[in-house]
Amino acid sequence: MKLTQLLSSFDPLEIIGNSEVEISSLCYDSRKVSAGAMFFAWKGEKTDGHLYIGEAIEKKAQVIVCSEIPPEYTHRSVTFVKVRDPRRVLGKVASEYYGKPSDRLALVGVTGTNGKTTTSFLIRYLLEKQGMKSGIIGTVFYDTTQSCVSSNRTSPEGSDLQYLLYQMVQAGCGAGVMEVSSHAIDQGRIEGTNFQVGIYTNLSQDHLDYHRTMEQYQRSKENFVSYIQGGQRNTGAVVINVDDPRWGLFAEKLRGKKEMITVSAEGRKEATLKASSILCDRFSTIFNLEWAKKIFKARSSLLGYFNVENTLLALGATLLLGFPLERSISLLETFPGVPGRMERYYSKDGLLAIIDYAHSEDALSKLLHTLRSFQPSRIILVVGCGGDRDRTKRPKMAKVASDLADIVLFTSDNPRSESPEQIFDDMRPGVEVSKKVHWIVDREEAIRKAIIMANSKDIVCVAGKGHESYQEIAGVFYPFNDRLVVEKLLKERSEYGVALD
Ligand SMILES: CC(=O)N[C@H]1[C@@H](OP(=O)(O)OP(=O)(O)OC[C@H]2O[C@@H](n3ccc(=O)[nH]c3=O)[C@H](O)[C@@H]2O)O[C@H](CO)[C@@H](O)[C@@H]1O[C@H](C)C(=O)N[C@@H](C)C(=O)N[C@H](CCC(=O)O)C(=O)O
Ligand SMILES: Nc1ncnc2c1ncn2[C@@H]1O[C@H](COP(=O)(O)OP(=O)(O)OP(=O)(O)O)[C@@H](O)[C@H]1O
Ligand SMILES: N[C@H](CCC[C@H](N)C(=O)O)C(=O)O
Ligand SMILES: [Mg+2]
Repeated sequence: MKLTQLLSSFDPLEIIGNSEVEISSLCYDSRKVSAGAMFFAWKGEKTDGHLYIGEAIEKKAQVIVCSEIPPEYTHRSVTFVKVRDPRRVLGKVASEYYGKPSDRLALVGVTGTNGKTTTSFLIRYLLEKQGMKSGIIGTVFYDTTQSCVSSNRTSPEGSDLQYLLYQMVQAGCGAGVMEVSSHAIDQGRIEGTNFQVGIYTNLSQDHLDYHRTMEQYQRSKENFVSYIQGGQRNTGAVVINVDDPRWGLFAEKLRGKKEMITVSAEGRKEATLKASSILCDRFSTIFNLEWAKKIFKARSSLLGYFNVENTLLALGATLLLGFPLERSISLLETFPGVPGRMERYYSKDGLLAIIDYAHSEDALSKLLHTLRSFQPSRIILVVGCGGDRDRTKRPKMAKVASDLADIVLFTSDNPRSESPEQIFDDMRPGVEVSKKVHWIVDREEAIRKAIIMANSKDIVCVAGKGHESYQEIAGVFYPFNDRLVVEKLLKERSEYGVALD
């Protein structure tokens, strides 16, 4: 495609060189540049893409998009395009490059601190079961229905995102569901994407290493709502969880909006779709659903009160996309669940082990309250805090863990560049001294100890890593999968017996 064709998608500040050149690919990493590429350089957190413009030119990039044109290279037969924010421009250019794929899909974007993956999986299931082929992009994998790869980030960079959407269109999808992380909103990875429906789940503390304050974190969510409403299709339909105390912040932006569904798992009267009489046990969740003055009975395979919230949000999206509520409700019972979220494993003697992805204070608290309602003899929790991430959430997670579980085995969860002991030190202030806690750096050892000490009426809960298949330590990704480890240890428990304490 010619550069001139792409120029319509953004406003360049300056162009040096030929605009009639042919582009053969879009790229934001010099290490991956191939001849004819359009290379986007931006200042990141760790380094500055402008430093790699020379390398991109050596590899025969045809066009360089950047915020500062380096004079030392302008004599070359390369075209320079100066823009204010190259990263935001990447999404817009990529959308044009791939034929505006999001215009050809009913695309649902899900944002919020917790529940994005679960809500997205459920929406996709409900759409597919009602005949709408649908791709999914999020934390677990990017599945275009043509190809499925495990994801390295929840929301891909602009060019990768548009390519995935393009693949969905090529594969004949009518819809797509995408998790929209706060990083992606802030950095403009979603620019050029047309969402038919946007969902807001909730907001609680996370990612302060990146956003610095809750206000800035929250602003990213508000920006998503504004972005959706400014969409080219101008539908900007939204589903909002009104149980979240921060939802009121959006109220002003949403005033008078017709295409909005408000949901409440607490039966709030201001919600248009609400749940009441929730009964949750370790096998299923049943509740009443109220919509348009009618009451429906629902039975869902998703366990936990918080999952009623996710279910309402998913149903809201399917309603906005024109699917009948009763049919969607009838499908809830057969939903196979989400890898690594509230996943149940049983030992031969009946011990229940739950694997879950809770890695924030709110998620951990909701998870443990739900497990308590299953009335186990004790909750034995294995959990850790990620390295190179929000340090201030560590004592808070440790407090929730030690307050709400009976025994806690604190362990490692992707220490990344940090020392596991240092992470433990950040967690310690949150722990009540009287509590039964153990500090075990090796995650498998911690899980083993939990499974060995458990009685069959206890619940062992392994939190934080969910579907992840690695343990990241000092830049190395070691294979590690809670699900495989738990399965193996439950088997060992059956074979070698249980040490009762
Ligand atoms: C904080 C953050 O968003 N980081 C991502 C971001 O990094 P950055 O912009 O700071 O990039 P940088 O490493 O400083 O490099 C700047 C530029 O130089 C380029 N470069 C760099 C080196 C080189 O040799 N050549 C070169 O061209 C890079 O490709 C980049 O374009 O862009 C990089 C390239 O796309 C990503 O690899 C990196 O993700 C890192 C791995 C990451 O951990 N991100 C997490 C925090 C993240 O994005 N998480 C969210 C939220 C998850 C959730 O929902 O909980 C997500 O969407 O996944
Ligand atoms: N609506 C919710 N409110 C609070 N906690 C939730 C909610 N839904 C899920 N959780 C908890 O958060 C964990 C992560 O859920 P999920 O993967 O669906 O969220 P996410 O927003 O995609 O997270 P991430 O941003 O890390 O990808 C779950 O394992 C569960 O413990
Ligand atoms: N998307 C989140 C996932 C955290 C998962 C947890 N296992 C950890 O490594 O802290 C992040 O990158 O912050
Ligand atoms: Mg997710």
